[in-house]
Amino acid sequence: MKSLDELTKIRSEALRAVDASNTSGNDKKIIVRIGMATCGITAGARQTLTRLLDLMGQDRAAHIKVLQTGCMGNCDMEPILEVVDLEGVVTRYERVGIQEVEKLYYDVLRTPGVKSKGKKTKTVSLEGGEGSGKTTLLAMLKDHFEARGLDVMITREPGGVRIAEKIREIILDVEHTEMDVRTEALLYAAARRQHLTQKVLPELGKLDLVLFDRFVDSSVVYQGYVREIGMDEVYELNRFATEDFLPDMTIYLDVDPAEGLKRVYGDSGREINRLDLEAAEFHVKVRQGYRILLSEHSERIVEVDASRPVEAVFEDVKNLLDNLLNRA
Ligand SMILES: Nc1ncnc2c1ncn2[C@@H]1O[C@H](COP(=O)(O)OP(=O)(O)O)[C@@H](O)[C@H]1O
Ligand SMILES: Cc1cn([C@H]2C[C@H](O)[C@@H](COP(=O)(O)OP(=O)(O)O)O2)c(=O)[nH]c1=O
Repeated sequence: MKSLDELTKIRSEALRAVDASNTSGNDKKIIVRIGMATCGITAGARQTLTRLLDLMGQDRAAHIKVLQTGCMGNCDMEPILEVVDLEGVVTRYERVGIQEVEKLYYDVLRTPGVKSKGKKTKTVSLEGGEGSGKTTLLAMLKDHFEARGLDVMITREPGGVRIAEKIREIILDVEHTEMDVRTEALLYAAARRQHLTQKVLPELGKLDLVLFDRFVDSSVVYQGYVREIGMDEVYELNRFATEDFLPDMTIYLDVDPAEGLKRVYGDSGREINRLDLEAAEFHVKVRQGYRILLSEHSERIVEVDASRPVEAVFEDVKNLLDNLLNRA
């Protein structure tokens, strides 16, 4: 039997070894995210984490990086671990107690390069000005790909995530005329982070396709270009918020703003928000902003002519998604 002092020493050495492994070199690592919010801790996440770190310390497992994160979105299933393997495939493990984490360590984590059983979820954001057809196309795409047997989620910030909902209420409140543009950018980024971590990341590895109705590029265009904060600055702010998460592909739906607004105002059931009420010039700048973004990031953003009938636009977007889904 070891004394408490000896055990403490062994543990701190193990933790030092793990810490060193997390900071040294640029080698790709398996990432393990563990939910350490109150719900996780109550369910025993701290013990799970301690056991995992001890196992890693024993083996000096330099190929694994452990990240502590907040609530993983399903408190009843805590402790929850997410493993991002060397190919970026995310697999979620629920109710991971000490025994389960030992099994996970020896079965999956200890030997790098072992293929995860999770799905390689493809993520796509739709961008464009008001009335470009994002909402309409997303519904059509969901129906289409689900009919083909795929698991699909459409998501739109704030997406029913209560903290993000509250932030969005502040942003869109017509009475908040004094809102500073950087405050607005920060609020969008905050809502985005909450929505991403609570709603989207937990689905990676489970679904085939996640479709975003607007994402980071909306902020880059609306706050960065139109509100003149600077596109690079807003992009950097969002990189912080999303920890560099970007969809696999972004589709920009291009339409003359006059046509887009005609579509929107012809649709009487639609919510009219503060931004819809801005001058038409604003929407012209939105289009300019997207075109600049497109010219600078043609490697990840694809333009689709959205001035055509919706069926033709859908066909193009569907083909782009087909190609993406067929990629390894
Ligand atoms: N290609 C299109 N041609 C004509 N009308 C369209 C087209 N795409 C969408 N619409 C109509 O325009 C309105 C706004 O579309 P919506 O999908 O809500 O745009 P967004 O989400 O980009 O603001 C809706 O009434 C929709 O039916
Ligand atoms: C996501 C996002 C939206 N917006 C703006 C774009 C829209 O004018 C407004 C509301 O978005 P939304 O309700 O999605 O409008 P639409 O149906 O036209 O897409 O918020 C930003 O300014 N920054 C952002 O980061």
